[in-house]
Amino acid sequence: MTEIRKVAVVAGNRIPFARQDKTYRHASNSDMLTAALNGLVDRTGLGGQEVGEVVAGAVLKHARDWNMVREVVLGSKLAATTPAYDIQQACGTGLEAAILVGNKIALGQIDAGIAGGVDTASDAPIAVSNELRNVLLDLNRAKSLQERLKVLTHLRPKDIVPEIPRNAEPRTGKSMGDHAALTALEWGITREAQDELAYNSHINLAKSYDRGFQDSLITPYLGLEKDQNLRADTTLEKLAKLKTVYGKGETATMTAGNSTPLTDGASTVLLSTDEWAADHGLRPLAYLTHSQTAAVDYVKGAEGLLMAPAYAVPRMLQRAGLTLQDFDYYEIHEAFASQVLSTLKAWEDPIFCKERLGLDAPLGEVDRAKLNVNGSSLAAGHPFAATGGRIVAALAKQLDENGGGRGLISICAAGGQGVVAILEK
Ligand SMILES: CC(=O)CC(=O)SCCNC(=O)CCNC(=O)[C@H](O)C(C)(C)COP(=O)(O)OP(=O)(O)OC[C@H]1O[C@@H](n2cnc3c(N)ncnc32)[C@H](O)[C@@H]1OP(=O)(O)O
Repeated sequence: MTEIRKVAVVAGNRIPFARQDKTYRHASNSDMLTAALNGLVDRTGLGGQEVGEVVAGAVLKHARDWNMVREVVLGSKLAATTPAYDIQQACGTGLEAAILVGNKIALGQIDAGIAGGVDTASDAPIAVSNELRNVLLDLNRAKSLQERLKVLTHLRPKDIVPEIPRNAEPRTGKSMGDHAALTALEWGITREAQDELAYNSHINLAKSYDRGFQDSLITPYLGLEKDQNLRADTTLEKLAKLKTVYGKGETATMTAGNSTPLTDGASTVLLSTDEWAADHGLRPLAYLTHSQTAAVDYVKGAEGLLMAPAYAVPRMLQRAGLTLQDFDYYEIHEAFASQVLSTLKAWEDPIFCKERLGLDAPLGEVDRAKLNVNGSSLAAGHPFAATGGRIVAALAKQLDENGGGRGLISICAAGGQGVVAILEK
């Protein structure tokens, strides 16, 4: 039986996140992930070397990118003999990739691996209709000009209209924002509270740049040195003036300022055993010690789409023998300010904790001074699959800088899923 080994987070590297259709307008997922990966290789001196595996993914991917991560590795500074593959768990992809790599390290299957994620909202895949697809496939099968012409007679003008991807849940047709607005209403989350969370995200991210915290986490790309969405000059007054974009009438509270913007970007994280790190002249920043996933039935309306982390965290805490207050840092992905606040309120609510989580007492409050201390997705932006890597690397560095401690990561994902984890130093 293999002994379970400690999983160290050794380094992280990402490119600055860009607003949709701005600096990375012409960069593909592969371009961006390669840039993030090469930055990590340079930062850790791994040029020409092999690591156990590279595991990464993208939420929005072109059909031609069926083997994207392996292709990225082949075009990177890593040895071409490094195995690599794609995974996808919506916005949980980057964290799930780190968990997968970590589990293989823990089980002794690999000694080191790189997890990552990338997404472009600027270069989204455009699909063709099933009818056009069938005609194109039949054309390819046709053996003569006559057969080809016959196939073409089946094509109707409406069949050639392309299918542009929508930021919507396939089973409800509602956007993530519309779903979050319903949850915000259910939990009575105010506009002021959402704007305050958004404001803190920008201020905290700006401060982290000012104190050089991001220097060892980011490699400039295409001339961009900082996250393009960061608005260091934002104020509560400016946020309060923005018009609502989700929800209805008087009850609408969600704006472009307290929702994540559509974003392009990529991130990577290096994980390994202590021994591997030492052999490569590197040192652990923190350890990945626990993880958990959960899913909720949002389709029948039993729970809000983005509320799965509210279920995953207590399950993980129970297995880890910890309480919600046993953390020095909380990294709760800010898909929308209202979704973070709904989750926090649920954990404080005795009825939710008893009836939905089956707990005797509420999980209680999270100390807001420990929440997203270096900013999160509202300020940095949210290139879906890249968010997990951004958070893991930043939290590991924060724990290292702190000289120890424990951090909670919570990420909500499309499809009513949640991926959560604990880092410790
Ligand atoms: C996917 C998963 O698995 C799980 C998840 O994470 S769910 C989350 C998924 N992400 C999303 O759904 C993304 C949602 N976001 C969007 O679709 C769009 O960003 C949005 C509809 C919310 C806004 O789009 P938009 O209107 O084009 O935004 P944008 O033009 O940037 O901003 C509108 C205005 O607000 C202003 N603004 C935005 N943030 C501001 C701030 N912090 N301070 C001051 N002003 C701000 C902008 O300057 C702009 O003002 P002007 O009109 O005067 O130029």
